[in-house]
Amino acid sequence: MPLSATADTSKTVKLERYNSYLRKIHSTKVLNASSKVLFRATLLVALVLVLLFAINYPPLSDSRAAAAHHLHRRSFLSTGLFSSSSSSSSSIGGAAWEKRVRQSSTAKRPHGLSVLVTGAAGFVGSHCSLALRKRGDGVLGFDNFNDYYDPSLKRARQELLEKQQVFIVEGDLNDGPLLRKLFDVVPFTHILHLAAQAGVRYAMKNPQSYIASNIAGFVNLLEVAKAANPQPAIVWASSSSVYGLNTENPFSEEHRTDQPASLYAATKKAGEEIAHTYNHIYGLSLTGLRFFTVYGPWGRPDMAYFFFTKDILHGKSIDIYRTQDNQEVARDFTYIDDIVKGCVGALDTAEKSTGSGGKKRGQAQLRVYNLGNTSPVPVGRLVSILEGLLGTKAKKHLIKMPRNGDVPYTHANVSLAYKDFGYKPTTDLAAGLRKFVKWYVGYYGIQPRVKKENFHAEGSA
Ligand SMILES: O=C(O)[C@H]1O[C@H](OP(=O)(O)OP(=O)(O)OC[C@H]2O[C@@H](n3ccc(=O)[nH]c3=O)[C@H](O)[C@@H]2O)[C@H](O)[C@@H](O)[C@@H]1O
Repeated sequence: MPLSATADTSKTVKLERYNSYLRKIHSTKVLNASSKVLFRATLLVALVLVLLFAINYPPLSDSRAAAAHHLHRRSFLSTGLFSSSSSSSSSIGGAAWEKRVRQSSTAKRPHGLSVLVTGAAGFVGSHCSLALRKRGDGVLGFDNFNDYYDPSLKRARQELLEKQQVFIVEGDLNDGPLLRKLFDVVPFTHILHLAAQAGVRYAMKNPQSYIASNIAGFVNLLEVAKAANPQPAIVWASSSSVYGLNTENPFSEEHRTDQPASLYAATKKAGEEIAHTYNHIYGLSLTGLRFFTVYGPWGRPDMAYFFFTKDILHGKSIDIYRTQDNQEVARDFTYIDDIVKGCVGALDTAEKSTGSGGKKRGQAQLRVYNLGNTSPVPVGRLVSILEGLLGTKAKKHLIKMPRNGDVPYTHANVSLAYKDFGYKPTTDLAAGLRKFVKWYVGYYGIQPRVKKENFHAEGSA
């Protein structure tokens, strides 16, 4: 814009402001007398209203006031900054909220399950919720939308679920009253407990978050479940990391799990022991699933395959770990759809809990299963596959694996899961990564030197 035009505009604006100031003074004088009368009348009406309100609404007792505050705080959270269209219309505890909770949890097929999915806005949680909903089960999500990784990805998953009428209640596992409220409203048949503080290496940065979610949060959930009537059957996410320094291969459920290499692994192992206790004392049916490095579309940005993709596309160098004796590090990478089938299989074969209202009435089922792919792949090979799919060479930086909780190698024996619920992984790493990359470039709107035909060979993700 030319300079003279700016000067002219600012002069006009100043003149306008001055005129409006004069008009204001004039009108104030005229209105002064009448506004006094208006003010007195308003005061009188306000006094009458306060009196009427005091007669109809006596003061709240302390506990009611606290409850109201609690609900208000929560409803504020759920209608706050990140509110989605759905949460804003039904604050926690209100009639509209209860209706949504009930609708979401009600099965649409005869004898369908009613499942509370914790961590429903997470990677595995969102996929499982959609799969359960698709076959007509009732699904209520639960998630605290924390910012361990970009919460906008969790919000995008939430939108996906809402399109399928799956409602996610925003709350924390450690919020006992909120969880109890959910069980007051819905007689859940199952809990699929996937909410957790994930990530092996982050445990050195923020150890307390692992205790808060994976131990305190899990115990809180079990406390609520054991007291519920009926008690739900619980299927929950343990981890391949519980094998820690185990050297027997492939990892089988009978192998040692008392040598965790990270605090993360230790909290998952603790979860397995805690599960034993609640099964033993209260008759809760509990199934732990040891997931092996799950990957795929809508995955977790903190995992190597995800941030390698990002860094390769941005031309940033990536660290590829090697063991202390300079061997390749390998993982039994498992594709998300296989994991979903495993979770659903575990839910379908979970027996009912035997207790009710906090009392055990008989022996209940207690199970642990490996859910892996049964074919470990070196991290270097993972990177080559990504390079091929992205049409870009990675800047590889080979380094010794830092002593940060990582283990050199994982390999699942899944024969137990196969025997009990037909678990059979069918997606190899190349096929799974193709689906991941296709999703990634679409989701982030990237136009790199990606060979489009790379993605169409195997159908859509
Ligand atoms: O299976 C499991 O139990 C665990 O799988 C993953 O943990 P991890 O296998 O360590 O997965 P990534 O963090 O994605 O690492 C994959 C591989 O890449 C390697 N890596 C990681 C980061 C890096 O910069 N460079 C690198 O070579 C790791 O050593 C590992 O072998 C998840 O992050 C855990 O939450 C989960 O419980």
